[in-house]
Amino acid sequence: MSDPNSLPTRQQSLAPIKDLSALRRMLQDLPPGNEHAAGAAAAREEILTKPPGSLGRLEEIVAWLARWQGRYPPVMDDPQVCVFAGNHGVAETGVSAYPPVVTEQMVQNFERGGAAINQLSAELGAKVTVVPLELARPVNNFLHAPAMTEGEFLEAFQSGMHAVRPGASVLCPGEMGIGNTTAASAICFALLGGNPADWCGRGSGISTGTVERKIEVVSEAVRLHGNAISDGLDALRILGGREIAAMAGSIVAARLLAIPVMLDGFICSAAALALHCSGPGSLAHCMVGHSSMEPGHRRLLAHLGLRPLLDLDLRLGEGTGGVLATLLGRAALRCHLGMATFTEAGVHSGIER
Ligand SMILES: O=C(O)c1ccc[n+]([C@@H]2O[C@H](COP(=O)([O-])O)[C@@H](O)[C@H]2O)c1
Ligand SMILES: Cc1cc2nc[nH]c2cc1C
Repeated sequence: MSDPNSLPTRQQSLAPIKDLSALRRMLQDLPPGNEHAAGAAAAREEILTKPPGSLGRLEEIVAWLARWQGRYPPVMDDPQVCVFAGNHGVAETGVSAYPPVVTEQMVQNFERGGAAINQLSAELGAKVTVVPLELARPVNNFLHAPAMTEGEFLEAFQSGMHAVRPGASVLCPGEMGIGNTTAASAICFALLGGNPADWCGRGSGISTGTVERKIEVVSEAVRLHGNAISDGLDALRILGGREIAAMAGSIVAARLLAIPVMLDGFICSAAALALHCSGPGSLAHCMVGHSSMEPGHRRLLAHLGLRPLLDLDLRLGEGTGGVLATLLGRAALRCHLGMATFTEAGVHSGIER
């Protein structure tokens, strides 16, 4: 069993990040998981009253919790949901089915407890932290200028870091931002290439004609900025938004604080992709909650080599898919902690062991 006192401290994670180079260095030097704790979880799975491995990915979830919390047994008593909200200049090009004012209106809905994420979080017993990021000042339309300056980007990224509560058992990052599937598509096209149409879907429910416009916008964005993008953080700053940068910051802070992360849908995974492209290994503490209906999501997850836990045709965002998968995590941990061993139950442990 590892010593919880050896976990990273709050101070380490909250040290201000001076510039993009410092952040790039930080992504090369993230703490490893605790293999001892993961091994202890795997060892107990072997002696529980079931054929070895028969709880499938539930067993994987328990080992993941132990590895990245750095403790055995792992806990699930205090999950945190963070919903980051931001507005996008590119929304003025008519790429969403809704006006940007809906971002702010939904923030109020989150704060009053009226959104889907509030209900699912209540089911999980998780607190919802709502983080609106300068909604009255959308990031630049990336068809005219980089979405954010370096200063704006680092501020948003660090807002995401500071939102993470030390001691949370799992982090579920989520987002709200009218126009942000276009930003996520542009990030994916810039970093992974292929055809711009591969990365563009119906987002909040746009028509086929609007999808065509979205494809042109994404294609033009990468034509304009492609030369200025040399890694994931560049793509996040130039094509992303404050809520996408903040999600990335929350994922990094969670790693520093020994908190496993359950990723959500397409936009959340685009934030994760940017980290992966700037720091291979920086997503080792993440599982993917679900595969979104947004067609680029599956393609993106295949590139990351991450297999989603659920496939429920969700396309909402807010962290909903991550929270649903974390509910499965709670069920997995209950089995792990509550089941009898073969010896305790007096059950024959098999003739082919
Ligand atoms: O998480 C997803 O995979 C997802 C897929 C489609 C839409 N969304 C949500 O819809 C909003 C963006 O849609 P749009 O059409 O305005 O780009 C934003 O608030 C997201 O949370 C989220
Ligand atoms: C109403 C609404 C709720 C959302 N939640 C996340 N994205 C959203 C987009 C819309 C339009």
